[in-house]
Amino acid sequence: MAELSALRGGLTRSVDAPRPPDTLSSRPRFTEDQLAIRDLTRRFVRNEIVPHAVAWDQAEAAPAHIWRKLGELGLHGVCAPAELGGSDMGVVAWALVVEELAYGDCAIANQIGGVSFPFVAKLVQHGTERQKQEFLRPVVEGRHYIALLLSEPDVGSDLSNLKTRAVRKGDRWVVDGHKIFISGGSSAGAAILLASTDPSAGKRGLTAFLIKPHMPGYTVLRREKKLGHRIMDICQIALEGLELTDEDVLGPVGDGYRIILEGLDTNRIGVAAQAVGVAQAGYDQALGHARTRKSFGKFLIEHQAIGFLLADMGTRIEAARQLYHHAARLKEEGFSRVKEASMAKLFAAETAEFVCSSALQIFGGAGYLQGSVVEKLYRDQRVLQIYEGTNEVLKMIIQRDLIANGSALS
Ligand SMILES: CC(C)(COP(=O)(O)OP(=O)(O)OC[C@H]1O[C@@H](n2cnc3c(N)ncnc32)[C@H](O)[C@@H]1OP(=O)(O)O)[C@@H](O)C(=O)NCCC(=O)NCCSC(=O)CCS(=O)O
Repeated sequence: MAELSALRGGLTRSVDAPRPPDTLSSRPRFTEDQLAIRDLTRRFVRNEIVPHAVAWDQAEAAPAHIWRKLGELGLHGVCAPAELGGSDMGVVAWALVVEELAYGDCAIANQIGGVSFPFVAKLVQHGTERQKQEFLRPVVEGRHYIALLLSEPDVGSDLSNLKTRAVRKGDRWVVDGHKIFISGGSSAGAAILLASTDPSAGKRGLTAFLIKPHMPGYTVLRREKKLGHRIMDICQIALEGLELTDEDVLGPVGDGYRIILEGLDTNRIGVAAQAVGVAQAGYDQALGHARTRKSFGKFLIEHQAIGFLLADMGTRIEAARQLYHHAARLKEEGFSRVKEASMAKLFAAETAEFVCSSALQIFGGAGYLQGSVVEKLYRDQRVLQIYEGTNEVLKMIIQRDLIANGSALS
């Protein structure tokens, strides 16, 4: 009885509580620190990235000071511990930062947030003291970022079948292989490489290494031309006689596949946040246009076809945002919920495509022209359904979880 009246008291309080002045999604259960870093990132992005993003895309480069300023704001070290210069704010804060960055430019969000942050966490978890000082500190301080050398010409989704070999020669590991689709392949200051150290052991014969791009044996074969993310160097890399030592091994020999999959799991939450950021940018563009552009004597938004489309766009963005918030919270609370991260990325990436395509439709011909914001957003979002796990891989992971655990609620 006492419990029931306590519950009633709780219910009454929550019903009587003042309505939040902002939109639903801006007032969920965040700490003051999480909101502060989100708002700091938002101000920076709206002032210093949004006004220039289309021009940088056309020039296929962002100015160096942007990367430096992101470092000065501490955005590289959100997940890193204080003793290494980070702010140790956790996965939720990191994901909020990624969404804000993607609102300005998805490639920046992917480079700063998508690739580096979770691997900072990997380094914290598995790195030796030397590795943390040598590889982690410069990332946290914004002096460089990390590339991931995973995919190969014959192996993308089926990662465990990779062909790159690290062969033991005396006290060295000698690496030979070919890696493709490497974001930051020519500009990153450090990289995590996955290679086979024991082909007979399959998945359990894969090892993660920390390497420095531009060391002898690391050659950038070419910078790819691509649909979106044009400011980023996405490269093909040849590894020929690259020499590493035991000190460069990340985690135990033979444990690389698990370490990488665990990292990708976290990265997928980041990609979901990227998708929500891009979708929000497309939505804001479309809404602004629909409220100011007239056709047939009234504003576009007053036409039911457009108003309903915007309603659908906003609803899906909100749902995608809640999914990634949920996945990030589970991760932060120590539940490695692969299914929730996969669902968040799958749904959010499909939402980004729907929203950006709809935004372009609302702009009509003007949205199809090079130099329009929605044209860039439409191109940038497409890869979200491919990198860090294709939609098909994510469905496979979700299906496996459903087979193993049924429809257990998280
Ligand atoms: C398709 C896959 C999901 C297939 O995975 P597997 O069937 O080969 O893996 P398992 O046998 O299930 O697992 C192996 C091993 O790892 C452990 N594991 C698996 N997942 C996790 C996790 N999330 N956290 C912790 N541990 C995990 C699992 O328990 C097993 O351990 P034991 O053997 O039991 O000890 C997988 O291959 C996959 O996800 N493929 C997609 C790869 C991908 O996303 N590639 C993209 C590359 S990166 C990129 O695109 C960006 C590039 S950038 O921008 O430069």
